[in-house]
Amino acid sequence: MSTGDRTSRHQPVIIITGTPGTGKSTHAQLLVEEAPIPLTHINVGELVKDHGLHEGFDEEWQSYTVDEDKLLDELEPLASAGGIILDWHTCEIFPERWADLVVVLRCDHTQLWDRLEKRGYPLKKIQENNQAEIMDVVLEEARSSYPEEIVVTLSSESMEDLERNVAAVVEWIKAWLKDRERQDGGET
Ligand SMILES: Nc1ncnc2c1ncn2[C@@H]1O[C@H](COP(=O)(O)OP(=O)(O)O)[C@@H](O)[C@H]1O
Repeated sequence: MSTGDRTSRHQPVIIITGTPGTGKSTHAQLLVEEAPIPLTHINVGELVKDHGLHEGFDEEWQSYTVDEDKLLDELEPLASAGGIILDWHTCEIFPERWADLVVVLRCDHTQLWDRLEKRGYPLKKIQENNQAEIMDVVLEEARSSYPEEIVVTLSSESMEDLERNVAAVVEWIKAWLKDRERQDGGET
C-alpha cells in the first residue's frame, strides 16, 4: 500500500473545486463548522501565495504561476493524514489516490459574472472564467481525473443550495466514517 493511499486514511480528503466565484470557500467554511469531525480547510490559492509555492506573479492574469512540484510536496503529508478540504479552482494536479470525494460547484454564468465583478477582477479575467463555466471546463477536468463515482456536481446559486450541499456532504462524511470503521473492524 503506498503512502497516502485512500485505504490508509482514517479521515477523508474532500476536494471542492469549481470556477472562481462558484462558492468553494463559502462551502468549505460552512462544512468545517458542520462536519462531524475536525476538518482543515486548505485554500490552495492562499497557500501558494503565503508559502511562496510559485514562480512569480503574472500581472496580465493577476495570478500566481504555481510551482506544482512545490505545491504537491507541501500537500502530500496533509493528504496522507486526511481530514482536509482542498479548495481550488482546478483539481487535475491532485493525484487520484488523494481524493475521496470531489465536489464540483456550478453557478449560472450571469450570476457568476456579477460575483466576479464585485470581487474586482479585471474584465479579461471575468470573461475567461465566465467562458470556462459555460464550457464545463472544471467539471470535465474532474471527470477525466477521478473515478466517476466520487465526482459530484452541485449547484451553488442560493443560500438554500449552500445549506443543502453542505448537509449532503456532512451525510457523506458520516457514511464514509462508518464504512471505514467497518473495514478496520474487518481487518483485525
Ligand atoms: N450558494 C451561494 N449562494 C449565494 N451566494 C454565494 C453562494 N456561494 C457563494 N456565494 C457568494 O459568491 C461569492 C464568491 O464565493 P466564494 O466562496 O468566495 O467563491 P470561490 O471560493 O469559489 O471563489 C461570495 O460573495 C459568496 O458570498
